[in-house]
Amino acid sequence: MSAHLLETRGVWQRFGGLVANSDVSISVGAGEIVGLIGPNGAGKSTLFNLIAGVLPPTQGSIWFDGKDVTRMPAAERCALGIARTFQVVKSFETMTVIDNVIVGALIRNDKMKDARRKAHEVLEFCGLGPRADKLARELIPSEKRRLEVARALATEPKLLMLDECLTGLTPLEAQSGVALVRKVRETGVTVLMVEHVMEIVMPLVDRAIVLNLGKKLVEGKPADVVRHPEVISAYLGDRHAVGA
Ligand SMILES: Nc1ncnc2c1ncn2[C@@H]1O[C@H](COP(=O)(O)OP(=O)(O)OP(=O)(O)O)[C@@H](O)[C@H]1O
Repeated sequence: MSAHLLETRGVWQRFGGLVANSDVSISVGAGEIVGLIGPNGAGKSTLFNLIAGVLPPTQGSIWFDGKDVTRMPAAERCALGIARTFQVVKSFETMTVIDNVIVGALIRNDKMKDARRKAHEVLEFCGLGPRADKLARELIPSEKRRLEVARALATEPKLLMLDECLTGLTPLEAQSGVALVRKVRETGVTVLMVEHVMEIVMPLVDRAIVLNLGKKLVEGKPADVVRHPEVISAYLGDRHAVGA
C-alpha cells in the first residue's frame, strides 16, 4: 500500500468553459480525518464526485490504496473501499431504515441473513437501532443524515467521504454527529469530509484542505489554515486579510 490511502494528482474538471477543478492535488493518509472546505462554488462537490467515480476527470489521475482508479466505475471503487454520503440525502424513502442499510451491506455479504446482521450492527453503531423498522421518510432530518452514514458504513469502506453531513443540524445534533465521525475513525476508517461550518469542522479534522475558485489554496493543520491570509480573504473578502 502507498503511504497515502487517497491521492489526486493534478486533477482538472471542465464543464464547457467553466473550470470546476484546476490542477488539484490532494492526499489523505490512512486513519486521518481530513476536511475539504471552501466557499460556495469552490469545486468541493466536483472533487468528491471525481474521487467517488461519478464522472472521470478531464485531466489528471486519482489513486486509491495504491491503485490508479481514474477510469474505474463508481461501483468498483465502492468494492475497493470508497463510500460516500450525498449533500442531498439519497435514502430510499419508502423503504424501511434497515432495508436501506441492507442495500449497502449486500456489497460485502452474499447471504441476506449476513447482510441483515451487518445492517443491524451498523444501525446500532450510528445510534439508529431503535428506528430500524421505521420507513426512511419517517425519520427527522438529523436521523436521515445518520442513515446516509449508516448506508455508507455498511459497505465496509476504508475511506468514508461525508458531503456536508453536519450542515443544517442544531448545535446539539451537530455535536453528536462530530462524536459519530470520531467513533468511525476509531474503527480504522479514514474520513474525508466536505463541510461549511468552520466552527464544527476545524476542531474535528487532523488536516484541512481549502479550495477556492477550483484551485487548492492551502492545506495544513486547522489552526494554521484558519489564520492563513488567503483563506481569510477567500471567505470574508480581501479587506479582512491580515496585513490588508
Ligand atoms: N455538472 C455540472 N455542469 C456544469 N457546471 C457544474 C457542474 N457541477 C458543478 N458545476 C459548476 O462547477 C463549479 C464548482 O461547483 P461545486 O458544486 O463543485 O462547488 P462546491 O464547492 O461544492 O460548492 P457548494 O459549497 O455550493 O456546494 C460551480 O461553478 C458549479 O456551478
